[in-house]
Amino acid sequence: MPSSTPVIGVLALQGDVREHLIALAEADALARPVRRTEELAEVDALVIPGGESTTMSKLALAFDLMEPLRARVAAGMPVYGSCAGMIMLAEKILDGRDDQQSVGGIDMTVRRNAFGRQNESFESAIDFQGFEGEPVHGVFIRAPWVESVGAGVEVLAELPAADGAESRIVAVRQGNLLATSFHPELTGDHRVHALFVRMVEEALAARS
Ligand SMILES: NC(=O)CC[C@H](N)C(=O)O
Repeated sequence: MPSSTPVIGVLALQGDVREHLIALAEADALARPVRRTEELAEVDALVIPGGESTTMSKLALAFDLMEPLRARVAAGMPVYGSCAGMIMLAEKILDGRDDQQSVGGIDMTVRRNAFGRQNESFESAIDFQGFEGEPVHGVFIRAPWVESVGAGVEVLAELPAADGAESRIVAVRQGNLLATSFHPELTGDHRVHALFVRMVEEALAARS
């Protein structure tokens, strides 16, 4: 399976699949949609896009993808989740639907639709750990925040405290898993995707 240019799938059950395929291509990865277990088996890594995590959960179960996804994560496949994809990578979901399941893998608790009704969609400059130059332009759309993380989770970005509100964790990494509350695939700034491609290359190099 490993090749010199990593093949990165985008989970294409629901959500902004196309935008991630474009962002990955612009970050010099080979990207393709993944809908079936056979397609999952053929990729080196996966992006879980933004969208609606309750629907994604339902479709992953209906298409018998949930267990194969968990097995690949347990085997060390690199995965990047944005927004709904972050929720899919969380071990614990607050304000989820009762029957909602996640793939899990990151030792964190996320709260769905956490920023409240007045603030359903907003944009904010985000300092992202390790990035040179301009802050990341964070686009938040009915976004989750990370309520708490376990000891093995690295916090990569926080939304600064403002208007009496606390600062909130909005980007994390644990091993080969990366997640952001916001949507870098919508901005044309592909530094987060480039970081993920580097993580994938390092994971493949470590395995060979
Ligand atoms: N933009 C998004 O991905 C929104 C996430 C959505 N609110 C959910 O719970 O899945």
